[in-house]
Amino acid sequence: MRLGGRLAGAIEVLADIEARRRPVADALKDWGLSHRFAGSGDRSAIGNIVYDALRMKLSHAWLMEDESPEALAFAVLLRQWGLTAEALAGELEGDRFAPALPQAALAALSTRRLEDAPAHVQGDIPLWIQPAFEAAFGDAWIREAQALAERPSLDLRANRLKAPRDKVIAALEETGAKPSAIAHDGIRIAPGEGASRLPNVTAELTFAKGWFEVQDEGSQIVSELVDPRDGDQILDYCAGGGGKTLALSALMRNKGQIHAFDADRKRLAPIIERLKRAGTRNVQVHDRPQQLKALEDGCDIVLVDAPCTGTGTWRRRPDTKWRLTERSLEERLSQQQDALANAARHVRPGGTLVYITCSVLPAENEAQAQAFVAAHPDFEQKPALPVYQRLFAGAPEPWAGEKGALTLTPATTGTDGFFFSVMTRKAS
Ligand SMILES: C[S@@+](CC[C@H](N)C(=O)[O-])C[C@H]1O[C@@H](n2cnc3c(N)ncnc32)[C@H](O)[C@@H]1O
Repeated sequence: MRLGGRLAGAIEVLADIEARRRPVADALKDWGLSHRFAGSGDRSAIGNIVYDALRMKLSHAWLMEDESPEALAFAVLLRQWGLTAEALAGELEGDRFAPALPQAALAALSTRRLEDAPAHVQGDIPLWIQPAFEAAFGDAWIREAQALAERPSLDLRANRLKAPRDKVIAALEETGAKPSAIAHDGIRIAPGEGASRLPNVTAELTFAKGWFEVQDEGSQIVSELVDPRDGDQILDYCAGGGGKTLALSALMRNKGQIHAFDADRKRLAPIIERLKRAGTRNVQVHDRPQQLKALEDGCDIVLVDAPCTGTGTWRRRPDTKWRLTERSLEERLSQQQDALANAARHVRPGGTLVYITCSVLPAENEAQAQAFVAAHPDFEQKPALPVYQRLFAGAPEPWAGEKGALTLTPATTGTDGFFFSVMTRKAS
């Protein structure tokens, strides 16, 4: 397929996402099924155009004065892939599958300037969420929002139970894998440009052997910030598929005990296979709240990696940025309060409650932590920055709030957005 056919494919997928408000991964999969002649390079190029378009949908539409899928797809090539209008016209000439050049939109793009656009358009975020970004990041909010519209790297975590980071990097040499900047076991594969494809690392034999996991560096950093000691008893109360459970198990070198629980059994199920592959021996998995009874008032650390809007992961899931509603935010807020209140019962006196989200919205972050300590006077917030500075001396620093909670972002730590806060239970 030449560029024209790929562009046409991306336009079809973008139209499908718009018309049926469906997740991007589903729309791309369906397109692939109904276009079996397209090779894997074509599919990934089309995927890149679609994801890039969704990341910067508002600013593309504003600059092109056109929000059609055609305008968005062309804007990707011109604004994100570095093609000039002339080079693009040359590439498409004589390609019978190429869509027509949107002449009016191209003319608009050549005269309009992003600095003249409304602020939320410059930041490529929904207007209703702008006040939350301003509250979170002050004058830096547009830069923070723009960084959430960039392509993310592919991050891996070397599993120190099986292989040290150097050994994993050597095994993945062809992928261009490098040590990541902050997390101690982190490995980074740069995002690549244009139509370039990220390697399918989960097809590697070394992955099957458990040498590494795919995990954003931000998720690795917050796992390290939990700062477990070898013999600790930890409850991972929202364990999901086990990303943080696995990281903690490796940090604890298979010592102590981690109890992994999730209210949703389906989400928890993949953890069994992952634990086996990773060689963990210090994790017990629970899928019924009754199974946690014996842990009440008994855990050194309880982790609440709470359900959230996922605004910190917009680079990877840009379609969710446009689907997020005030109502779904409200739902998440109430789930977070429930999870925190239920989880807290398992913290021993003198123990620690850790609250994490992959969101950057203050309502889900600082406000929840503060509301929790206000309602639970036996808990108090503890600054997390000193731990960060001890663990990652000299590394780029995240945002640190008044009460000492941390917010990692693509613009500060080069990771997904994550919120991390620690509350200690007073010793009785
Ligand atoms: C952000 S995800 C967890 C991701 C996981 N910790 C990881 O690192 O891969 C949040 C999880 O919280 C679970 N959850 C939501 N409400 C809960 C509750 N009240 N109690 C326990 N788990 C809950 C959801 O099922 C979901 O799997």
